[in-house]
Amino acid sequence: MLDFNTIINNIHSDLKNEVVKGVVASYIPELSKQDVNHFGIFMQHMDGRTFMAGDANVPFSIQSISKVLTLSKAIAFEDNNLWTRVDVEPSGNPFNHLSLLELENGIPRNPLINAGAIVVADILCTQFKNPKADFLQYVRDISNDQSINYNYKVAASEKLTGYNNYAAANLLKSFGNLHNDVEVVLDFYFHQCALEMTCAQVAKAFYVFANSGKCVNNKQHVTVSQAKRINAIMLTCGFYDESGEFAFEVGLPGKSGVGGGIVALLPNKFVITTWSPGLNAKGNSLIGMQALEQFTTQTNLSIF
Ligand SMILES: NC(=O)CC[C@H](N)C(=O)O
Repeated sequence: MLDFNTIINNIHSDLKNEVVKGVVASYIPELSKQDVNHFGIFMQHMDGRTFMAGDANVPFSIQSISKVLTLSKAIAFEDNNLWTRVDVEPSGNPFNHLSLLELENGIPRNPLINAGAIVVADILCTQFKNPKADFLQYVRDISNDQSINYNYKVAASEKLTGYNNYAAANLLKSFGNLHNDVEVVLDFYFHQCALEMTCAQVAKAFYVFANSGKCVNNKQHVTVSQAKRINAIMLTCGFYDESGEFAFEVGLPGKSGVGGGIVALLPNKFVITTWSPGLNAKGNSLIGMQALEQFTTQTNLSIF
């Protein structure tokens, strides 16, 4: 039987002293305050066991990890109608790339790049009565944790420097693929990105995708087929123009965020979250990717 506790703690102690840790995101001023030395790992096994190392219980800004959570709610609302407004192909481009969006008539390549997530945010602004409060409640419910909250300073900070996302939203609006006001949708989007969660809370939230759509409380939030599709999109698009590399190195569906978090899962087996704020050139956590590569290589647990 695999000794997950030893494996995770060895990976943590091997990597925590790496000299090259990547660079903390600075284009959102609040995020630049993060200490590059934070490093946490949390594993939630489907048999109920949990394993952790380092800063697994320190909250961080989940940023683009939230795109999977909004996607799951939009799929639950819209099912296959969603795919008329956003595609499911990897973009091969950075998360904030705009020229493909113009070339492809305002249909974003997938829901996990910024433009696609802004369309998903627009759908939730239409479907929810109180978008920010209702989405927060959804995240609290699937995580079984009522203490999760937005970091309002991070949301305000991103809004101040959010020129690229304003450009994406305006482009979507010009193609008729944004139904609500740009300001309303981006206010929601900046807040979803500013959700603050620990590695442990993120792993609990993503349990729903490893468990065929049923959350930790055994409530069905998306169908089995919808959970399959969400995992497929994470596998092919979860790491922007490094999605191929992540599949090659780690071999699990997953999602990263510029706060330095990564969550990955093996359906019916486990969810694992890492947090190390230093990013590589593609905007993914440098140490987090190495930790997950070591984890699946040492355990032989991947979808392949
Ligand atoms: N890759 C990310 O985590 C990007 C999210 C960030 N809030 C942005 O919109 O730029």
